[in-house]
Amino acid sequence: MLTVSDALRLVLDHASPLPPRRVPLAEAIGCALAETVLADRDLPPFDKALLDGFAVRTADLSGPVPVALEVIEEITAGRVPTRAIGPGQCSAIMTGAPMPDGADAVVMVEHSRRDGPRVLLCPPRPVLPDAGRLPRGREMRQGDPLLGPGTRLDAVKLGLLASVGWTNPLVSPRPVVTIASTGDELVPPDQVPGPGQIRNSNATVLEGLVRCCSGVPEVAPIAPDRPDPLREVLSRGLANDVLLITGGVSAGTLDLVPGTLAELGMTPVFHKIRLKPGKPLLFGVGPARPDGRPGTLVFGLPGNPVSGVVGFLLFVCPALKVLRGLPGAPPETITARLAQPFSHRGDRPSYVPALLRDPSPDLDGGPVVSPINWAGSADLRSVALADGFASFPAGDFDYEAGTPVPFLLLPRSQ
Ligand SMILES: Nc1nc2c(c(=O)[nH]1)N[C@H]1C(S)=C(S)[C@@H](COP(=O)(O)OP(=O)(O)OC[C@H]3O[C@@H](n4cnc5c(N)ncnc54)[C@H](O)[C@@H]3O)O[C@H]1N2
Ligand code: MOO
Repeated sequence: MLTVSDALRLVLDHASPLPPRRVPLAEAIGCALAETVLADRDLPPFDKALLDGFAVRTADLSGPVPVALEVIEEITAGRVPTRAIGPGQCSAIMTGAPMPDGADAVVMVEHSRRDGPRVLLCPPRPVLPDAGRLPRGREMRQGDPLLGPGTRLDAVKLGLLASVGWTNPLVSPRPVVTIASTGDELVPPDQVPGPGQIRNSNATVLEGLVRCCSGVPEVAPIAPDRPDPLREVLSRGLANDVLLITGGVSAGTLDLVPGTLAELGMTPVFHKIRLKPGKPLLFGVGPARPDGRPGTLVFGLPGNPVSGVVGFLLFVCPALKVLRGLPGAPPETITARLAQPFSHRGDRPSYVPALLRDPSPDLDGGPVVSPINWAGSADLRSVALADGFASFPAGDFDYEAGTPVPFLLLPRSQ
């Protein structure tokens, strides 16, 4: 059976960045830039006052304080100075306003006293040229490259784009992800399950995880275990960038998903991984789409809720990154030390829900991990309490407290 790393390599081999598109700034958060953004002007666009106070010639302030100067105008932000400062003169000036010609510093208003048309300046220290003033182009020069392709746009970077009028950046768009839950036993979360039924929790978990990975989720109606309605739901999902299906991928008589996908033209890449939970995971690529976009990446996640979470973190999230124009890499793990002895038994590498605790001085000061005594692949309750998954290799091993183990963090919304 395929290893996790081989399976991930196959997934990444079949994923490529979505064709870039221009989007309004407000929609670009979390997207990767697909172009170089250039400064459209110098910033600041003029020598700018950094303080509310008086624009002065420092040559006038070389003697003892207070110094009396004539105030020749008031320059507020958004106005343009009309008069140059000569010897013995100054202008009242506000933060963000352009410096008048002749002035080379600003004395803050707190160090002044008005005296009719004059002002008495009493700075506590000598005022040096450039004090309280930012020269034109200090932040950027027109034509400077500011951000390059592959840069992930966050709130601050979007603000930078706004400041240079780059209002429709070319980005790798967010992948649109269909979430299709299958199973006769499922009812929507707001319904009371009848005999033999359970609520559909997978769609909600996956919808949240897709959003955490900057995808756009589209939740399909629950597909019963019958060929026609299942085919209908899956075929619609093959129009989007990614199709996530939960349930119906193992060996049961009603596990119709792999066959139905094959009928719809999906090329299977792998089915089953040496992994617990998540063994029956299916991955394939849908037929090329009519508009020339590459085939949909199809993930048949096992129906057990925790298997779906693990499969998503290990394979779907890295694939979404590639589609979004970011580097494809295994999910990040940190190393944490076991807080207590732990025994792992099994022939598959396992991801066990666990709590992460603050660094412990007893264990070299690094983070500490406590596996949860969980009930297996359907136990969403334990995972809801966990910070992530501690990973253990296949085999029967007894680990001592303090053993370092890789820890896969669950994404948290901030
Ligand atoms: N003979 C074998 N049986 C099973 C194997 C196997 O290799 N051979 N693999 C087991 C493993 S491991 C897993 S994981 C499950 C996965 O099965 P399926 O992907 O076919 O999923 P289902 O059978 O449809 O459901 C499994 C389980 O999960 C519940 N479920 C399904 N969908 C949802 C949902 N949307 N929300 C909440 N819970 C859901 C479902 O009711 C089942 O209890 O197969 C093992 N069997
Ligand atoms: O691999 Mo299954 O996902 O153990 O429950």
